[in-house]
Amino acid sequence: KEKNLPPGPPAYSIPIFGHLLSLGKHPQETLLKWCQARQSDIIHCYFGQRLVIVLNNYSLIKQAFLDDNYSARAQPFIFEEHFHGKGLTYAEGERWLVHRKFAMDTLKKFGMGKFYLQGTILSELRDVFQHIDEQNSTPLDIKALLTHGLSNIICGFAFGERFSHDNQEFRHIVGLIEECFTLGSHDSWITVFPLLRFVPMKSLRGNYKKFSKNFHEIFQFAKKLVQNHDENIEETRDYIDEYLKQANLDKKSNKFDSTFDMDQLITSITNLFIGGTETTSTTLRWAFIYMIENPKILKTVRQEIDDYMGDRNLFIQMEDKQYLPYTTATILEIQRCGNIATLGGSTMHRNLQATTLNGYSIPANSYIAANFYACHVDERQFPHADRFDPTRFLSHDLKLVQRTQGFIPFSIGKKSCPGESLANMELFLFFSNFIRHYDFYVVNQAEQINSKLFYHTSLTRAPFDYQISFDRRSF
Ligand code: HEM
Repeated sequence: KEKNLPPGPPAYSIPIFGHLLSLGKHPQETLLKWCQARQSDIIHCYFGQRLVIVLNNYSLIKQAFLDDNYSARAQPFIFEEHFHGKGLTYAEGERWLVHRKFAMDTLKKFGMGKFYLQGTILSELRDVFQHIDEQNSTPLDIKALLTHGLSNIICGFAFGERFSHDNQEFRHIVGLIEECFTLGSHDSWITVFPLLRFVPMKSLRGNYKKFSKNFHEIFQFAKKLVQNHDENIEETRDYIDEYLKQANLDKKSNKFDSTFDMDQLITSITNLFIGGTETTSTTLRWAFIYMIENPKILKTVRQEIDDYMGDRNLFIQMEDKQYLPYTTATILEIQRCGNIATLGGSTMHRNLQATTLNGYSIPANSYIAANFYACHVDERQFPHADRFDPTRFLSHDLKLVQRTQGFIPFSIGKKSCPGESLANMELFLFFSNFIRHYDFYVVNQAEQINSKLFYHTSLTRAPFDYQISFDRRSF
């Protein structure tokens, strides 16, 4: 027992399991309740034998995540086994610093955060619209279409190619990624007792086999595309070319400590590929739900867009964003309420050395769970947090978008999401153009779809699958 830990939770710790079995289906909500019960924004609990420090407000998360000591990643067994501490998400120390910088520089070089990238995004959107039009208003599950289109944008960066919606192999890979997000869970018993994976009973083994098989196939796919690249190419076209060029330079200069090896490349690409697809697609699926649930807000967004676009039958572009403050604020509110980042997957950190936070001791190698959900429903930052209200992100005259302190869907600090500017562009272009070009409605499931109940928590907090119909608007 460590001394001077933050308060413990109101739930009992069971030997070996710790508090895992009390976390329930939505750990982010349980942890918030535990903090409220202890009247403390910081508490400790145990996931199995592992000490977890839960941070439940913005200022604590900021304090911790701006400190390099907290920049290591929690390494649940299931991820450790596949990523081996390589890539971007699960790498640490010097390796992570070097490759994170390389990734940021390379993504920027190929357009991330720059307006010219919108051509690629809009051409994917055009393809998605074409498939929707072919459905002739028949209800469809938009998830696969969105994830496919958004994956293609990452594929352009990473592999220098895109895959048509008819490409069966790519559809299969995208399906595996989607599945991983529903299979993987923070509280899978395997993360606590890795030996359970050898047990024949599925109830104990959980989704381990399926999860592993999916990861393996995704890695093989990335590997195949890497092999199609030539390391001696002069002009680099994508992430892989750029990486092979750097690896070559290191080799020629006999850089003995170079970490630019094949495994690192494939793992980084897989991290970008997995990190950059389901996340944005899930946010957009939340967007439709919030718009259907809040028709007055949908009407205001559409009015703003229609007034601005007039009868121009064109795609809305990034240049138009500054004239669409209500639309932009609505996207932020969708992110705040949708709260897709949970405690599973890549969001838990680890502190390298023993330290103190808020006057409490934090032993070395604790898992640090930043509860983004708690930040986004914190009444101190977001009054009437349970209301869907885009105006909270607008100035008094409703003309300017203002980011509220405490709004951190992409996290904060050096480990924060490297895809933030890409995701922001994708969200704006997809959302605004969907509102402009389509009416949409849910027929059979309309009564079930209540944003406060209709979701599950695994690697992300995502709505359940639903069928939605689209009708083209005419101008
Ligand atoms: C709406 C979309 C997205 C959301 C809400 C989101 C959110 C997050 C969050 C919360 C983290 C964890 C940060 C931390 O540990 O402190 C993260 C990490 C990460 N994200 Fe995103 N993300 C999104 C889109 C993307 C995109 C488009 C890409 C690819 C370009 C991407 C790639 C990654 C990677 C590679 C990491 C791990 C970074 C590291 O550990 O150094 N994400 N993201």
